[in-house]
Amino acid sequence: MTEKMATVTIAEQVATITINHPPVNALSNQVLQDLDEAVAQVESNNDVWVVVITGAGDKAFVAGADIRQFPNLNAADGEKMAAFGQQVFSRIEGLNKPVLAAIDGFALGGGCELAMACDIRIASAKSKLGQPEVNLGVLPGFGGTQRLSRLVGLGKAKELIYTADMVDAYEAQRIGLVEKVVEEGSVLDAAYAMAKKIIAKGPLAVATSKQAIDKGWDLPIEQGLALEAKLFGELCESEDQKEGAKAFLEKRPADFKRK
Ligand SMILES: C/C=C/C(=O)SCCNC(=O)CCNC(=O)[C@H](O)C(C)(C)COP(=O)(O)OP(=O)(O)OC[C@H]1O[C@@H](n2cnc3c(N)ncnc32)[C@H](O)[C@@H]1OP(=O)(O)O
Repeated sequence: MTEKMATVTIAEQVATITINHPPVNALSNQVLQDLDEAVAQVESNNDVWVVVITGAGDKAFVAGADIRQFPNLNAADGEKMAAFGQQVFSRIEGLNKPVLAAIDGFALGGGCELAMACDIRIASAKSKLGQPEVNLGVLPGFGGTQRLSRLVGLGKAKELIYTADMVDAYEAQRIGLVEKVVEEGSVLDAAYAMAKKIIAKGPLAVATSKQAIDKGWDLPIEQGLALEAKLFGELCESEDQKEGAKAFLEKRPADFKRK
């Protein structure tokens, strides 16, 4: 049995998906298959309330799709590869729980696209992010042309994609591509600290907030507000909502059950 290049470890309601494909965790078709299986594992596990995705080693989070696959690609294979990567990343984006990208090193091309499919990006100070696909005569194919502008705006997205420039972690934070920058070597600690904070909150409420934000993002405001009100009503029927209110009134921490 070949070693999986995306593995899952779970501790205290936090699942960590680690991509391990030395030297730079490049996303070959096999790595994407393994990543898809890892996502399926955490998707169906109700005891997982937060997911952290990271790359093994300290050189790269993920330095892109596996360029060694490129010389043999024809149009059909290229489209199939792009579509599969998009499918895996959209599955991550659609997870009914928060997903934190813990970036230590290069997050380039498909690696930056993977990070953008996560909800929140935490990067070590040495990290560099970018979409350098035009260096290779292609364009970002795992969602980068669609997600980058949603985070950094149209002009900056076009600048980064047209120039293939990398940005360091602080510049990435300044433009909205990364939410938090931490010292080298502490990115996983920072991700777990944020995960711990989130799992102390109502897990259904957090998952539903993600749904409202993501689904409402490109709706007309009236439809987004209607969705928010509907989801608020649904949460009022949950055991967690009763427990949350009761715990506040009894001045004690809530014991949420994701129900
Ligand atoms: C739909 C999605 C499309 C895409 O994602 S297209 C790919 C987008 N990504 C890139 O274009 C990044 C390409 N890589 C680089 O620019 C550089 O590398 C780095 C900045 C990441 C690191 O540079 P340095 O520190 O000088 O190392 P090094 O010698 O270039 O690379 C170390 C080894 O890693 C291999 N490698 C790097 N990136 C990839 C990749 N994306 N796919 C496959 N292999 C890669 C190299 O070839 C080399 O290998 P060896 O030591 O055997 O010569």
